[in-house]
Amino acid sequence: MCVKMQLSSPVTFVTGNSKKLEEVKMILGQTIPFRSLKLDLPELQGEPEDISKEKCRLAAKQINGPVLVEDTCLCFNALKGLPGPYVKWFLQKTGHEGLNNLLAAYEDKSAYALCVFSLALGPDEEPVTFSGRTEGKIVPARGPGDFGWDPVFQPEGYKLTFAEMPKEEKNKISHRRRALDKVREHFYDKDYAPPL
Ligand SMILES: O=c1[nH]c(=O)c2ncn([C@@H]3O[C@H](COP(=O)(O)OP(=O)(O)OP(=O)(O)O)[C@@H](O)[C@H]3O)c2[nH]1
Ligand SMILES: [Mg+2]
Repeated sequence: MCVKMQLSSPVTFVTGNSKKLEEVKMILGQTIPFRSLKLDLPELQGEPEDISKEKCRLAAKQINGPVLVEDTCLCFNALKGLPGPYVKWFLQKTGHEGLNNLLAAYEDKSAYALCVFSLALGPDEEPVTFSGRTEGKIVPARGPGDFGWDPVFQPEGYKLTFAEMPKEEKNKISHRRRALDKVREHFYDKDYAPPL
């Protein structure tokens, strides 16, 4: 007989970023039992998967239960993937114009957005990762500036930047959506029993 693994509590999505949380809520809806906690966890330097996994380990220790975290990168092909996981600091210090200026010396303006979710069912569990990627290019800022680098990222095959698109459109094709489809699939495959 196959015994389902039971979640000790709903999965806590830990992030310090309210815009991420908004999108995660819109994309996941009621599909997995989750709640959120606003915590700005310290981040390792290195490869996106390792950063996300380490953030997850820290979160699982703090929550002492199932946690989900994500780390988002904006990677410029001309710069071999940089600024990548460090885009937050480039954006904070140099703004949208600074991100464009990083590519001024290159013809190739192509870029991709990458989201790596990590899930751990508890502090002693090894995190599992789920990645989603959306290709595009870096353009001078267009559209509302309420979420990160959305105004300078124009996804491939679209005339609008992420910021100019209605949220529902972004959420159909975004790095975050693609990664969360895999998270959802994982929950479907594992068929965890809901918390009591
Ligand atoms: O325009 C955007 N569209 C997006 O879809 C998106 N997702 C993340 N970001 C930004 O990229 C950096 C990632 O850094 P990041 O993953 O460490 O996030 P964070 O520190 O804000 O939150 P968290 O680590 O507590 O979850 C931060 O500046 C985020 O604001 C985005 N910007
Ligand atoms: Mg962060």
